[in-house]
Amino acid sequence: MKIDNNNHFIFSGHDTVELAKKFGTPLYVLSEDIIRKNAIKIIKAFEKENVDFQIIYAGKALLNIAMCYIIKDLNMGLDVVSGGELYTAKKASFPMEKIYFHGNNKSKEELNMAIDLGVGRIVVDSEYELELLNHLCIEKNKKASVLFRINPGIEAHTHKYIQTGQEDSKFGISIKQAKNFIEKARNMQGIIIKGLHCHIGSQILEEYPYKIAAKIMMDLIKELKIKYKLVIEELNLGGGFGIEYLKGDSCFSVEKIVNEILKTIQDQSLKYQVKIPKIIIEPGRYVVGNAGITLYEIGAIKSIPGIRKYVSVNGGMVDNPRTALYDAKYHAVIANKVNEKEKELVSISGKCCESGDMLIWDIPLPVCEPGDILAVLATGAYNYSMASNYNRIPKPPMILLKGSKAEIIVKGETYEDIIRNDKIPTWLLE
Ligand SMILES: Cc1ncc(COP(=O)(O)O)c(C=O)c1O
Ligand SMILES: N[C@@H](CCCC[NH3+])C(=O)O
Repeated sequence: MKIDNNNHFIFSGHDTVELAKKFGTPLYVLSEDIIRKNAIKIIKAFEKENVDFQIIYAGKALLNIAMCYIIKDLNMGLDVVSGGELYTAKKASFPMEKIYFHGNNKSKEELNMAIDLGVGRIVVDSEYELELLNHLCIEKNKKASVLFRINPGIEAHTHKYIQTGQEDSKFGISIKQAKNFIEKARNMQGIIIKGLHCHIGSQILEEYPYKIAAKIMMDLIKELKIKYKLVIEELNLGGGFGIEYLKGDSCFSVEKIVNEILKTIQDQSLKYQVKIPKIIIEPGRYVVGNAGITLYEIGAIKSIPGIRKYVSVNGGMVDNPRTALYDAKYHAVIANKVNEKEKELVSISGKCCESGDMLIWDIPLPVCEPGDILAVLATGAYNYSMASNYNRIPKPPMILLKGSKAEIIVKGETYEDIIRNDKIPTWLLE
């Protein structure tokens, strides 16, 4: 952790106390330099191996127009899961052929939008969607290039709510039904089968589940070749690479994981005599997670002797619902006292009318006082993208840092924004 002479916390070369003063709090702070470093780490890990590959950024982790520009500049693809994410990409002139459209219940309007815009791949999640997509394509006299999301039936060691590859899941086509499903799709006029997809979950810190998933998918690729002489050109193994939230969290080596996954695929391809498909992965959290922090101002402090000290900040579950939702753990520092000794164990609470509105339970910090700036670390992923207006609280602005530059990339909401779409029904005006 970097500290300047004023005892201030430095993030990506910037004094965070100065940032708070200049832009106000709460404030999402995002570092382009760190995003690029993370992305390049993954790209380099693949470049070292001799395979055809594509890295796709999972926009659900954090998407806005500036993010699309960075991802475009890095030559990565983009995974979108809704019309809103697709619209954002379009507005950022993101190359449509590099877009992968996911989702377990894409609407007719969203599929039409994807077909009309010419997105690169639609990742088909269900039989209902397959038929709908085929029908829409035939109507338009077009064809959609698709991957099938296969549920490999694997339980990854992560929070129950962010596991996605286990059999009992709303996502994907069960591995047991995959062959029949694909057989059906082969005969559809509007569908071009490009490949397979699976995603086993998020915040995964071990390579083992990826290796099993890769093996299961290669088995399926072999069976499809034998049974239908179908060649699978692309294998997308999803995202999920975990990051370090707390000091001492088990460390994740991208080089190691990429190497192990590819080794499994190479072994299977030799054994089964099938060509190695283009390998695609779609990390979100790994690209942006540690590239973001959130700055808050400390307000009310309540000490319950013998029980707990609550230190409230001017944000909370509205800008970061992960603690409330998944019991997520975060590290934080008092940005204006970063060199001071930890003196007390406190819990950081938000300002919503909700007991579960907590950001951190039990963290040792220097003495907290109203007006101090609290920096919560590693909030780049699934904070801004999952933020809400609960209690009609406006969403904070986001700034982007690059080198010594700092600019707003998402304006903070105002009270006017909060009421903008409200309407009074005619009968209440009579
Ligand atoms: C299909 C799919 N791809 C990619 C991701 C990105 O995951 P992560 O941010 O954990 O890398 C997710 C989220 O879990 C997902 O559902
Ligand atoms: N939103 C989750 C990750 C889920 C990713 C999408 N399948 C989180 O904050 O950890």
